Amino acid sequence: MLTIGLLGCGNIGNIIAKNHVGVEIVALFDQMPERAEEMGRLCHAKAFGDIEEFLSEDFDLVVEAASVSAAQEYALSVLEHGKDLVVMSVGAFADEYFREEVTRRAAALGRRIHIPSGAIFGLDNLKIGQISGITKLLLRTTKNPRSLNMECTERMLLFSGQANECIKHYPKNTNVSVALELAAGRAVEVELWADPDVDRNVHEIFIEGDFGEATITVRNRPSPDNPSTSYLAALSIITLLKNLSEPMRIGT
Ligand SMILES: NC(=O)C1=CN([C@@H]2O[C@H](COP(=O)(O)OP(=O)(O)OC[C@H]3O[C@@H](n4cnc5c(N)ncnc54)[C@H](O)[C@@H]3O)[C@@H](O)[C@H]2O)C=CC1
Ligand SMILES: O=C([O-])CC(=O)C(=O)O
Repeated sequence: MLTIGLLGCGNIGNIIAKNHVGVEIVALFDQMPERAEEMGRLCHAKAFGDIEEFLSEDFDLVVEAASVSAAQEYALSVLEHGKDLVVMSVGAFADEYFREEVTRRAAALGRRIHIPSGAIFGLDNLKIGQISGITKLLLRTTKNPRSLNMECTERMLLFSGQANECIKHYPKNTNVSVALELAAGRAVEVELWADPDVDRNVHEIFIEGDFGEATITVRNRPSPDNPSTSYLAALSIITLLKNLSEPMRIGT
């Protein structure tokens, strides 16, 4: 069975720990050591307070569910320790230089980096953008102000512009925009709205290209323990892990 080390023992980490399928969690690391220790008791895995010791433990891949800055800080080190990497905080790869450096290193070391679909649907066929023209790609994200850690009394546009700029300001809320960008191989326009009248994390995706047009609306339930993060994101990573060792791959 595939063995994993969990980097980040917060909301998604806990959902993975309670619901994982087809993988064994053997090691845990969090910048808040008590979180790793508590999860260690839950899933009988070893908690580490030191990243070097965590990465030196014997397991197959690191599942990052921590933060954009954690992914940036540890991605290369994970690969150097001979482990594959699953990155939830895909916003880390908005920086093209960093993305190329990590990709080059992974190729040289024969390692793989997996990016789950996260809190959206449609990432699979959006990859056709790598071989066929996409003329429009817009993500409109709307969340309750609570999910954005702010307060407002009416619908309000917080950001309009490119994904790689948006993620710098909202690293806990717009990773999906960077996932879209990586899949399509082109820039993504983003609108981020706060709306006190919505109780879902809503992602509307508008796509036009040689294939025709598509509109995708995902109305996500926020995770009970972290309303910024949609529950779908945790389901997505658990499913990715389950599928890693299955012989048949489904979806583009
Ligand atoms: N790709 C996607 O579609 C989505 C990505 N995300 C991202 O997934 C990540 C995890 O989300 P949640 O579990 O809901 O967040 P969370 O805040 O509930 O948990 C994150 C955990 O990671 C730990 N952590 C943060 N930075 C760290 C560091 N530098 N070193 C070690 N530990 C660190 C925190 O102490 C916390 O325990 C976030 O970056 C979030 O933005 C969330 C939703 C969708
Ligand atoms: O969970 C969501 O709805 C999206 C999210 O936070 C992100 O992309 O960072």
